[in-house]
Amino acid sequence: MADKRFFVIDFDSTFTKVEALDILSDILYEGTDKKVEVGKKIKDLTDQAMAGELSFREALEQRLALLDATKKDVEQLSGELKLLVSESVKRNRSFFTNEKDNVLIVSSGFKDFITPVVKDFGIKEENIYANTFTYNDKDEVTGFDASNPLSEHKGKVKLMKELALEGEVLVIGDGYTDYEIREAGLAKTFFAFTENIKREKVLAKADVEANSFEEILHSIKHPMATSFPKSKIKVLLLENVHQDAKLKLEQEGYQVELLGGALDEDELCEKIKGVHILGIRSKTILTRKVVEAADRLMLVGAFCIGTNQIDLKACTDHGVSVFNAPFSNTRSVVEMAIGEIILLMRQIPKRMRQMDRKEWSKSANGSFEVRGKKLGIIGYGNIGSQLSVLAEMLGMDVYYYDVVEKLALGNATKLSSLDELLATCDVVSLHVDGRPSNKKFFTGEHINKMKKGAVLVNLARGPVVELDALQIALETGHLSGAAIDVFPVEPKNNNDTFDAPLSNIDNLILTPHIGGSTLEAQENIADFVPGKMIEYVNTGSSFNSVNFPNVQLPRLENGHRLLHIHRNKSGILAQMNNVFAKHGCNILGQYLKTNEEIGYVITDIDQSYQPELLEDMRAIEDTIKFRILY
Ligand SMILES: NC(=O)C1=CN([C@@H]2O[C@H](COP(=O)(O)OP(=O)(O)OC[C@H]3O[C@@H](n4cnc5c(N)ncnc54)[C@H](O)[C@@H]3O)[C@@H](O)[C@H]2O)C=CC1
Ligand SMILES: O=C(O)CCC(=O)C(=O)O
Repeated sequence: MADKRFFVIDFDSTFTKVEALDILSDILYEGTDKKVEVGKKIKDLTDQAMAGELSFREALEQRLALLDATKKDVEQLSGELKLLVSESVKRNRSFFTNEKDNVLIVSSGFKDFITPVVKDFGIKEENIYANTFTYNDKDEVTGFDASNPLSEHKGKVKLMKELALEGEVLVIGDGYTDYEIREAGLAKTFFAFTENIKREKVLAKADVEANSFEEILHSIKHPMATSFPKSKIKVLLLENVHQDAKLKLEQEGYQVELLGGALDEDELCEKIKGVHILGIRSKTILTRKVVEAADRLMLVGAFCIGTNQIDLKACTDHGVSVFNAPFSNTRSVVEMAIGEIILLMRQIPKRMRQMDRKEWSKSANGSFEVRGKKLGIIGYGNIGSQLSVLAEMLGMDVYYYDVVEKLALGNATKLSSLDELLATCDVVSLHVDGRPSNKKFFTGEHINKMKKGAVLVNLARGPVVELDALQIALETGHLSGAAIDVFPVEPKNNNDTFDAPLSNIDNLILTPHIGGSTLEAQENIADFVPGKMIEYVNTGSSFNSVNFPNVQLPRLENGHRLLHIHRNKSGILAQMNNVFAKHGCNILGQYLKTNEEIGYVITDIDQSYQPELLEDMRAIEDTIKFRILY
C-alpha cells in the first residue's frame, strides 16, 4: 500500500475555472442592482479566505448570509459549473477516469454542486469531500452542516488527518487552505495550481507551480503525461491569422502570441527564440537565417496554400516540419477569379473609373458575356480545376495547361502547349504555384501571344508575371483588361503604403492579395492548420506535411513513442534497432518513411526501459531531432 499515490484536488478555481459562490451570486442577482455589490463582497471574502487572511468558517458564514439561494438555484449552479471546468482538466479527462480510485476532491465548497460536476469525470462519489447545505421545507438554503470538518478553520487539515491516507499524497489547489495540508506534513508535494488564478501568497509556499494539469503529470512523470508540458509550448502567430486559431491552440494548453503583421528577417530572428510553433501567412519570409536562429522550433504552420515564402530545405535540414492549408481558401480564390473575369469582360472597372471622372458612358462597346467564351487556365491544381468546374457552369469553354498530367474535369480540354492555350483563349487565368522556377514565368512574349483584346487574371503569385510587359500590353490595347491580386513586392502589413506597379489603366482591377481573404476561408484555415499542429505535437503524425515524409500515426495508448528525425543515410534504422536490442527494449510498433533528405522513424516501446536508451538514441550519428511522447 505504501507506494500508492493520492491526488487531493481542490474544486473552486482548480477543478473549475471559477469560485462557485461567485457564480451563485451572479445567478441570484442577475439583472438586479445588487449584482455588482454582492458579487464584490463575495469575491473579497473568498480572496481573503484563500489567501489565509480570514478564518474559513467566518468567510463561509458571511458569504452564505449574502446569498438567498434555493435548491433550484444550486442545481442551476451545477449546470453552469459543468461548462466552466478548467481547460486542462477537460483535456485530461481520461486521467481522472483511470485514476478514479486515487483522486479525491477535497473542497471547502459544497457537495450539492460539486458532485454532479466531478462525477462526470468518473470521480467516485465516496471520494468527494466537501460541505453540505442545510435546507428548510421550502428548499431554501438555511446554512451548512457545521459538524463537517471542512466548514471549520483549517478544515482540510482536519479532514486529511481523519482520512489518514496511506501512500504518497499530492495536493493540487489554488488556495492557502490547500497548502496547509502540506504544511501539516500530510502531503508530500503541494502544487499551486495557477491556470485560473495566481495568488502570490500561495505561490510562495508551493513546492511546484503548475499552470496546467499537464505540468503536474509531467513533473511526477505520470504515464499519462505528455512528454513536454503543453503549457510550456510557445506559439507565435503572425499576420493576423484568425482568432479561432489562437483559441484552439490555447485550449490545447499552449502559450500563444498573435501579432498583426509580418516581421522582417532580423525582427523574426529575435522573436523566434524560445518559440516551438510558428504560424505565418504569405508575407513572412522564413529564411534559413531565421530557421537557424530558432532554438526550439519544431513546426511551422502556413495559414495559406503557398509555401514559397518558406525555405523548406532549411526547415527540413533542422527537423522542422511544415504544414499548410492546401484546400481551405481554394473556393474563395475561385469565386474571386470568376467575379473578376465577368467584371473585366463587361469593362466594369473602366466604367467605374469613368463614373469617378463624372463621365457617363452607356455603351456596349467592348463588353461581352462570358457565356461561350474560352477560358484558359494555367496550372490545373486545386484552384485551377475548381475554377474549371464553376466557369463551365457559367457556360464558358475551358482549356487548361499544366506541367504535369491532370485529369480534365467536366468538358475541359487539356492542351499540351502553353502557346496553344494563349492563341485560343479570350481569358487567361494563372493558378500556378510559387516555386522558384515560376519567377517571371509569364513573360512579355507570352503576353504578346495572347489573343488581341483578351484579359489576364493573376491570383497566383506576384513574381510570376512580368508586370512591365503587362503595362505595355494594356496601354497599347493588345489586352483589354487585367486583374492582379499578387505583386512582386507586397507590404508587410496594412499600415505600410503601397506603390502599385501598374497605373493609368482603365480596365484594371488591383487588389491587395485578398484572393483567400474571406471569413469562411480564414475560419477554415484557423481550424485546419492548428489541427495539424496539435496532431503533430501529440502523435508525431506528419500527414500533409509539406517537407516531411508523410506518416499517419494512431494516438499512443500504453507505451512511449520515440520520434527520430535523421539525415537520410543508410544504416540508421539498423543502428536504432541495435540500441533497442542492447537495452532489451520491447518494440510495440515501428513506422519508417524517408524522403530525399530525411528519414522519420517512429517507434512505440514498452513504458519500462533504461533512461540510457534515450541517450544512445540521441547519440546516433546524423540525428537531427529526437523527441519522446508519453
Ligand atoms: N491570391 C491569393 O490570395 C491566393 C493565391 N494562391 C496561389 O495559388 C497557387 C495555386 O494554388 P493551388 O491550386 O491550391 O495549388 P496546386 O499545387 O494544387 O496547383 C498548382 C498547379 O500548378 C501547376 N504548375 C506549376 N508550375 C506550372 C507551370 N509553370 N506551368 C503550368 N503549370 C504549372 C502544378 O503542376 C499544379 O498542378 C498557390 O500556390 C498560391 O501561390 C493560393 C491561395 C490564395
Ligand atoms: O491570405 C493569405 O495570407 C495568403 C493567401 C495565399 O496566397 C495562399 O493561400 O497561398
